[in-house]
Amino acid sequence: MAIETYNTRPKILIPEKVSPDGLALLKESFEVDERKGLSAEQLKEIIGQYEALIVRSETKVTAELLGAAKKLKVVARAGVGVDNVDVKTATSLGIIVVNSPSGNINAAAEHTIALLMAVARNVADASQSIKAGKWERSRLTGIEAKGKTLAIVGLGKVGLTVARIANGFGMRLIAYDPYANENLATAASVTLLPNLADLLTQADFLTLHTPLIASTKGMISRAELATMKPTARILNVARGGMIDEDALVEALDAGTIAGAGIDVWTSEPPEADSSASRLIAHPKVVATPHLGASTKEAQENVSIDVCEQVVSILSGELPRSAVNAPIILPEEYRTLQPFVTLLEKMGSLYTQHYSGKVNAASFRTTFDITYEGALAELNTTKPLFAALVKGLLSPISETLNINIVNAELVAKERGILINEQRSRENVDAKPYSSFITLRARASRSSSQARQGRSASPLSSRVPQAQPPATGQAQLTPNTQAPAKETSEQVIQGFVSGNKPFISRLDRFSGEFVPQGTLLICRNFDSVGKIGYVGNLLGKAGVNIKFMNVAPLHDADEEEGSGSKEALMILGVEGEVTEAVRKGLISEEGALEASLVVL
Ligand SMILES: NC(=O)C1=CN([C@@H]2O[C@H](COP(=O)(O)OP(=O)(O)OC[C@H]3O[C@@H](n4cnc5c(N)ncnc54)[C@H](O)[C@@H]3O)[C@@H](O)[C@H]2O)C=CC1
Ligand SMILES: O=C(O)C(=O)COP(=O)(O)O
Repeated sequence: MAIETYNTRPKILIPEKVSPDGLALLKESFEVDERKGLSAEQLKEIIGQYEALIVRSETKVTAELLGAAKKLKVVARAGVGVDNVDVKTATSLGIIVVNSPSGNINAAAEHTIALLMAVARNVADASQSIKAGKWERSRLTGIEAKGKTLAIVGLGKVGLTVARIANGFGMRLIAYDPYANENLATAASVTLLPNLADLLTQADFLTLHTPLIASTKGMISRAELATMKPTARILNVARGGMIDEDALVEALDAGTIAGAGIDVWTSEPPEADSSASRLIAHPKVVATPHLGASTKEAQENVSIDVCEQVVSILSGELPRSAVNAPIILPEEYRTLQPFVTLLEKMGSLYTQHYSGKVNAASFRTTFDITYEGALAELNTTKPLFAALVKGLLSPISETLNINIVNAELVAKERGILINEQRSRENVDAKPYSSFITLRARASRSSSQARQGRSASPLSSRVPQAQPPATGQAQLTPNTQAPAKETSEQVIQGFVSGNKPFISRLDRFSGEFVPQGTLLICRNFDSVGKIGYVGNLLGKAGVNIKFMNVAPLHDADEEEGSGSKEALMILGVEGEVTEAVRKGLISEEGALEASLVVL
């Protein structure tokens, strides 16, 4: 009999040539599919199976592709430029985009220098000429780099590396980069100029090292070329699209620009009869097919860099160089992790426990999170914020992929307002060093207050959301909190030994671990209640794994009313049907009973 096997390891798609050094890190825990030569259509058809996608510059990671990538958690760019990735769409879908910001700097800089020298000394032309059996020494006379002015646009990592090498050639270095670090420029003997126009008129060699963004697209066009010396040579190892290719062909033909060394093109590979192909064919141009990062060393670097980040992300940790997420030091993340779990549980507990109790259709819920103790000293609370949003929404939606990348956006879309505050008071008085308190305030709109409707605690913008598979019922109307224009729920928790605990739920204080299936019963603190609940659950075949009793937080509350209330928190195993839950609510049993799965 044939046995069908299912591979449950997360799948990673690599549609381009990525160095095996990094891939080796993936193969232990993940299924790695290297599939080159896929069309955009084929890619879209299969992307739904993958949790990670690793690309270089050839794969166009479009909104359409991302829309079909239902499981995708990360797009890893094995290189620097992410202009082939629709980062905005990835962000809105909660997909992390990572790159390797420094793995190929040296390769790109050395390739720029290779083109500079090739253009200066007619290397490509001379090579073709001699291979054709010619001996053209005077036609191929070049110029020297020494003493010439190298004008750099974009003095970032690659631009600075080019400057340092060119400094060794004895070139004069000038740069235009409105955001450059002046100290680094001075240390590399580069003079920063305040505008592009001044730079262009002085350039013997012009080299571009900016990203392709709105401000750099077409930045060297007809007007700019016209201001340059006719002896000037232009280099581009950054991105096609920054130079107007038609304008450059015209300037080379007219002799108003002497030559060019180009590695990157407006469309790659260039189409026949395109402006890029005319430039490639031009005798004054040294052309390479986007080879800036193509060295063995750079490819090893970028591959290892992004594969390590893919492992981190698929293991639930944070990457070190995400393009669309805040960067958090790994040590800091380790400190935060148990609190991330705690806040997620608090959010989920809120949504499930108060489901049906708090109105939402036109309630606007504001959550105040207070971090006390060591947590108040944190540099960033972004992962905690994201954990709360995730916890609040996960019980009502299975498809929302919430993480630090999109949490703020999702919260905003859902009308969830979250205020974070830090409190350094009372730390010594508390037995644990860090506490988190969540206060939820829901204010009823005046029209609803009149109608007295009730719905889910989350925003009015989730009308179709399914209620959680849990329930909450009241014994009689007069056991409920009196109807108020505003109401507040409080959940407090802490972490001990890396384990999250809830220490307060509304008016009740008592410690319990927010894990598994919990039955939370509010009852009068009197004889027989526990027995009643235990007996009923036993009859229904529900096993009680643990039980905690949480008395009133404020001992003075309800004094004089005769009977105080308490919460019973039961960790249960076995199915608690709606009938069983409702059965717990009786005069001998509980006033309320809710079932939450954490
Ligand atoms: N051909 C290839 O294979 C490779 C190409 N690259 C490309 O090289 C470019 C530079 O890479 P890095 O130096 O690593 O980036 P980087 O981010 O370190 O440097 C870019 C610099 O451009 C400057 N800049 C931004 N807008 C500007 C503007 N409007 N005018 C002037 N300067 C501006 C920034 O201030 C920054 O200093 C990127 O586009 C990257 O994709 C990088 C590696 C290999
Ligand atoms: O890193 C970059 O920005 C590059 O342009 C390198 O592209 P590649 O990975 O060689 O397709």
